[in-house]
Amino acid sequence: MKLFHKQGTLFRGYEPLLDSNIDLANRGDLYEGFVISREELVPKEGDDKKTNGDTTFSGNLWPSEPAGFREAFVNYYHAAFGVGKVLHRLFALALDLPETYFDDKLKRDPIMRGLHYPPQTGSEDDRIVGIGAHSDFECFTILWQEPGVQALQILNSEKQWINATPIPGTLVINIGDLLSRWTNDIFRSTVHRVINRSGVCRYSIAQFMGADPHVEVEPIPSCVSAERPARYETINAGEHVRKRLREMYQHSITQ
Ligand SMILES: O=C(O)CCC(=O)C(=O)O
Ligand SMILES: [Fe+2]
Repeated sequence: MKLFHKQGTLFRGYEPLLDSNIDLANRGDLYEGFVISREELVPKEGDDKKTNGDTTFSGNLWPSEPAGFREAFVNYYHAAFGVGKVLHRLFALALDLPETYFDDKLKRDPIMRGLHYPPQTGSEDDRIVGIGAHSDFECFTILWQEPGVQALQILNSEKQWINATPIPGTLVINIGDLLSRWTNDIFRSTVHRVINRSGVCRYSIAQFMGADPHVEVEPIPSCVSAERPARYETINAGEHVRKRLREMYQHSITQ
């Protein structure tokens, strides 16, 4: 398959149904996805000659149809990234840090994926859901979900699943594990899952705002105190994300 996302090392392109299994208590995730990273709508001269180490190299795989598919994905990518940059600054201000604190630690080419969840018709205990319970790997996720179709659920602090009902004109922001570690759990990553028993297809788009792969993530000193000692060791952002991606794609029933 020309667009299959596992043919390269970057996991770009098409993810078939049941290709991942993010919750090891399950058997597979019932979504298909299309994954891209940063790319300019009109490539600058020489972009195609650059290597993976250079963030302007996209490595994206595109289908020849439908018309406008690439434009729609790339335009949305840049718009969502603009939201992400603003949110990073708001997170810094909320932590009483200089507003530019995260600017040089930000991953400039986050991954984005469009997701399609067919309606689930199997038995409730067949351990296949849209996407199993997990927290996101990176800093935070900007999630657009299709209005009118209830499927996303969030685990609250009482360990109950609550519906994240889509509200037209809004985005869901999910805190991820790297921001939990950075803030020593002042901002906690949210466990969530998707179960689409709505009877119709459901679509969503997730952009995973992250830390630059070279950044060492450790609790920010101002988030550590005698009452809140450091809860996490230092990890390298790139290694952490690569490890979690490997785990997610290694344990599905299609492997
Ligand atoms: O489709 C959704 O609402 C959530 C997707 C998700 O959790 C993910 O891609 O990590
Ligand atoms: Fe997620």
